Amino acid sequence: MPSITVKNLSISFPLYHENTRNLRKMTHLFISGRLRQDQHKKILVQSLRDINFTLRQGDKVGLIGQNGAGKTTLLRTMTGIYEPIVGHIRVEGTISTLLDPNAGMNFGLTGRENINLKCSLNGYSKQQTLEIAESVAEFSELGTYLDLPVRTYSSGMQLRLGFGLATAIPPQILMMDEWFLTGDAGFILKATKRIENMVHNSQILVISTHSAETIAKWCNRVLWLDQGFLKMDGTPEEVLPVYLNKPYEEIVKKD
Ligand SMILES: Nc1ncnc2c1ncn2[C@@H]1O[C@H](COP(=O)(O)OP(=O)(O)OP(=O)(O)O)[C@@H](O)[C@H]1O
Repeated sequence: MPSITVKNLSISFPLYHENTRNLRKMTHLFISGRLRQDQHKKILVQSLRDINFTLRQGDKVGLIGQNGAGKTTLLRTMTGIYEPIVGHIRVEGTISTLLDPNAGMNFGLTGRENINLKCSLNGYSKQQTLEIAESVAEFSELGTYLDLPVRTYSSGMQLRLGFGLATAIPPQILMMDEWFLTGDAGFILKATKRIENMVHNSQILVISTHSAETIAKWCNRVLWLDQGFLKMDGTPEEVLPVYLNKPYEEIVKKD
């Protein structure tokens, strides 16, 4: 059964900047713990601080918090992009990410070659690869462009290929950033349907979002990050009213 366990996780980034002298004067950031100095006097930004939670089958989680709260860092650490130095993460199950549509894309290869490459890296059979290629071709509407190098595509075409490929097979665990759902109106409509299919078929969902509507629609649990700390973990009905400071009925009310 898929699960994610996060224990005592802290993530910090070293700041390389000519103005670190000025940063050292920003005592409030040091007092709040957002910045700290290591033993080599290097300034570190504390992005996540002592995070603990477990996600199990059926958890559809909305990650919320102000800008800079640590949502993207947490998603990237759970997907293995960042390696934790303090604490650890254990992920059981197949994971798929909708974080960056171009992730893993080789721009020198054609769209079709990229599809075949991804399928072979994931160990899919010839038949599965053909089905995935068909589904991506249908979604992306790239036609003959699918046999041209990706570097010749417009950014919209790249988005359709990357998105179509990333959403071709529902994973056990789905991680996504809400800005994945940006693009022209026609694309969003098509993309939303495809994502909804993935969301419903995934066993664990984690979505970083600023939208209460998305949470009300897709999530049964909310993790609220605040300045790198996990401030609250509960159902949308419990967390959203505290986070937004208004009654839940008002938050989910349709105009
Ligand atoms: N590569 C990096 N180098 C230095 N600092 C970083 C890096 N990535 C993130 N940070 C810092 O870590 C903190 C958390 O950033 P993160 O992007 O995780 O926040 P977020 O909640 O996703 O914000 P947003 O809603 O604006 O996307 C911020 O203070 C940010 O400046």
